[in-house]
Amino acid sequence: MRRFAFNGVPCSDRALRIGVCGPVGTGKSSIIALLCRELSAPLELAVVTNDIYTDEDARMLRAAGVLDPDRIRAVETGACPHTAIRDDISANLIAVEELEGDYTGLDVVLIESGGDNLTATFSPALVDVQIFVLDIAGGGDVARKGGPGIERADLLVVNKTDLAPYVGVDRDQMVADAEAARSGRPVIALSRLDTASVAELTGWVRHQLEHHRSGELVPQDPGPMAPHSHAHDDRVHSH
Ligand SMILES: Nc1nc2c(ncn2[C@@H]2O[C@H](COP(=O)(O)OP(=O)(O)OP(=O)(O)O)[C@@H](O)[C@H]2O)c(=O)[nH]1
Repeated sequence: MRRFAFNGVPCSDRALRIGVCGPVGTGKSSIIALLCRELSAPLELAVVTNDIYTDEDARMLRAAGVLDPDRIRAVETGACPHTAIRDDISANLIAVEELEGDYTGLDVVLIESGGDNLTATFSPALVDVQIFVLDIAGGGDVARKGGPGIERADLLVVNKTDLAPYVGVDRDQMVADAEAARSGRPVIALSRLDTASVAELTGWVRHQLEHHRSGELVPQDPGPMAPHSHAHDDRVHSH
């Protein structure tokens, strides 16, 4: 079913909005820089970053020279990052819509969440698809810990795989654990040093854009919290 914005324009006519979230330091800004480097020639891109008290990530991306600096806008959330990507998305929506107004013909807007914990996910009212990022150096067991992003984000990236031998993590086992948690949803084992994995990531973005342009992409909400049970009762439920 085709989706329409409030002004009656089909959503598939505007840019594809991709959210990137995950714990602090997992490599979200680096992934956005990578995507800008790889895709800004064939595609029209823009970026919105979120930081709690600064515009540090936006400044880092502008300094990296991966995109026209005016196409990189910062939202200072002033509160826990998930509030601005899930609970009150207005500041982010305004930033995205301003970019779409300033640059007609944008193909993709990348929205980077501030680093948060395993429960953070984007509202499907803000993004069309979302990527959850884990750091292999954060421990091989993290993929098994679950949570809405790990289990149900549109894409899970197990990042910095080049570091696996140095931190004693079994990369293949961590990817297998992630795949087991995700019921067939895609997982990419990524390192910016591994060109094949970078091509896999850019291929995924291109595929999402085609799906969006066809009008068939319907945003899926990973949910604010994974279904779980408490010790005193064995009924699985979610909040
Ligand atoms: N070895 C290695 N390091 C990486 C890779 N990707 C990112 N890093 C490093 O990981 C660190 C954190 O990367 P960022 O991109 O700043 O992470 P972030 O998730 O945006 O961080 P916050 O915005 O603070 O949450 C930096 O020192 C990056 O250089 C990778 O593929 N391999």
